[in-house]
Amino acid sequence: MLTYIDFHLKYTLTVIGVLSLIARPFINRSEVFKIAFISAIAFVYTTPWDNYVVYSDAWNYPLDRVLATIGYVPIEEYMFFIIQTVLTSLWALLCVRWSTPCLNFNYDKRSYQLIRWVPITILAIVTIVGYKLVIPGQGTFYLGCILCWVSPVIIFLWYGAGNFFVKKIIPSTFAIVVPSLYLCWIDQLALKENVWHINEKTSLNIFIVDDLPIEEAFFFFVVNLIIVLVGACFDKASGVIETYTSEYPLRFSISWKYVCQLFSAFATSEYNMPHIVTEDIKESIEIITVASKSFTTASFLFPAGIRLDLIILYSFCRVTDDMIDDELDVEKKKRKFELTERFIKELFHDRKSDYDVQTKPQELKIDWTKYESELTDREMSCFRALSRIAFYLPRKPFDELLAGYKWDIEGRLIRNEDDLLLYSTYVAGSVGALCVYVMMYRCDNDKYDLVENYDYIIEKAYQMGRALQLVNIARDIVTDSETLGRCYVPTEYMDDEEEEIRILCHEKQPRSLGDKKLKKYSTRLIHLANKQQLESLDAIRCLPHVTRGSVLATTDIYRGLVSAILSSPTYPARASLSKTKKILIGLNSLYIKSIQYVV
Ligand SMILES: CC(C)=CCC/C(C)=C/CC/C(C)=C/CC/C(C)=C/[C@@H]1[C@@H](COP(=O)(O)OP(=O)(O)O)[C@]1(C)CC/C=C(\C)CC/C=C(\C)CCC=C(C)C
Repeated sequence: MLTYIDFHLKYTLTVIGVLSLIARPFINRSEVFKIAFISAIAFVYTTPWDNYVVYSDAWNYPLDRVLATIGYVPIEEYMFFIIQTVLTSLWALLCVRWSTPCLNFNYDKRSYQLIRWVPITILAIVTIVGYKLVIPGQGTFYLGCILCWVSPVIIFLWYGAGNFFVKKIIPSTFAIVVPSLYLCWIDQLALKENVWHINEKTSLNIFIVDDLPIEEAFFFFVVNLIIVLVGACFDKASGVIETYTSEYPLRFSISWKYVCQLFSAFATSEYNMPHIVTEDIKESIEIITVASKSFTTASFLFPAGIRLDLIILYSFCRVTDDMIDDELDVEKKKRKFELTERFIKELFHDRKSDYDVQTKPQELKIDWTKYESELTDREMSCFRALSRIAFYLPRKPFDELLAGYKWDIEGRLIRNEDDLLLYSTYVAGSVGALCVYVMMYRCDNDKYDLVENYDYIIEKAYQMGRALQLVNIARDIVTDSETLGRCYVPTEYMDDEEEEIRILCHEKQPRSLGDKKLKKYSTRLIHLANKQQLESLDAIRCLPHVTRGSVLATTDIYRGLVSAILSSPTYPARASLSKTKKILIGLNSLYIKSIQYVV
């Protein structure tokens, strides 16, 4: 005999267990808050309704199938309110987390109002019809109860997040339909086993499949719609806050002030916000998508707020690096470099020390006209996007990045490993440090306040950055020479320094060094990279929980290049990994390797 508690143990709690394991790397404090909040509201809102429906005899439970009853409802049914919320929320998280929230904003006022008000008007009518159908003892009773119970909630949620939901209609539909079908299936099993019984007198007696009344299927569908919609409300509100940091300056915390900010962001119509902010972000996303498959793949593993700022940072680094590498006109290159230097000076003019940061966004007084005349639209987008998040970033790593670019402009040679490590500190260690600031600021944990004593983590982030840069150099010996006439292999590694520099930097014929030599250099560089990486790995446990697996996966995906270089019999022109391999490495790091840093 199947009891109600057996039903939960067998069919609902096990699924929640499996979904929790799959969603574990993506669950941060705001996700926990979101699920707890929806569960609490679901419990409070459903309790009187469910009691009324059971009291009206629309359904009932044989006494031998339940543990105990509170009011008219068994305790397992109260559990169900929370269980369905958690189950669908976890599934929805896995379906909808993959897009950057601001890409789902609708800035067109006309379509926004249509999408908002047409469904709201229909739902208002449905609410009235629902009330009319609630006649105890009649066949329409159960359906009427559902309609007038769910419609007002959907109206409220749709007002704030209907447009956001529509933009994500495919993953949202998937998030609703799959758990609804599953719940229908297990409901049918429970009905067959007589764990509960639907009263034929108060039901339409239309059956979707054997034993499953249409109201039951409709109930699961609309409740799941509400759960996914509440999730969309949270995601839209957090997305507005993370996109428009200066208008919404508070970071996540479980406080009344933050909840008010969340509500205000929920009620905001995106078309009232400056569109250019999202346009700049779109440009940044396009830059990273084209420039680096590894970082694009890795970016999806981070929570939306961190992902967004890492992408902004990446695209700023990418366009400034390209200004130095791709600009053929030397004068123009120098002018652009000076302009970047000036931008960094302006951005950080009020910082008291190298790593001084601000905790609240400040109004910037940047005269953009002088940049507009020299920079392309794309570069301008990246500069503007960075300027919006620069308040919580320190100045020093940007100075170092510039020092690295200067090194390239001057064509300075790398003489020995000290030079190589210094250069890597400039162009990549600095990036590692900045990534840590992004993760700390956006990690939604007030514990990680931005103070200056992150010495250990920052030092290790520099080291991790250096490790990746060394891999990058080991991979690009041929392309750096052929396309840029540059060599980052320390000259002390070379048998005939002058001759090899001539081949690499002037003749740009790296292949004439021969595979053996190219492989020898790349292997030495990889050894150095391994040492740097091994020493930095342990600091991952000092990062915010939700970023540990993602950082490990990011660095492992990039370091996947090492095996691609080493396993090739000849020196590959530009070693790369297939998408499948990147995904497999990412999943392994995220779920398995990261366990040591999580516990
Ligand atoms: C997930 C994500 C979106 C991360 C973005 C990270 C980021 C901001 C990278 C900036 C990259 C960039 C263009 C820098 C300019 C200088 C340069 C070229 C550096 C080399 C990067 C390679 O980029 P590229 O576009 O060439 O990539 P492809 O090879 O074409 O795929 C570098 C190798 C530097 C990369 C360094 C980092 C990402 C830092 C890593 C360190 C951490 C994440 C900190 C870890 C913390 C601890 C405590 C260990």
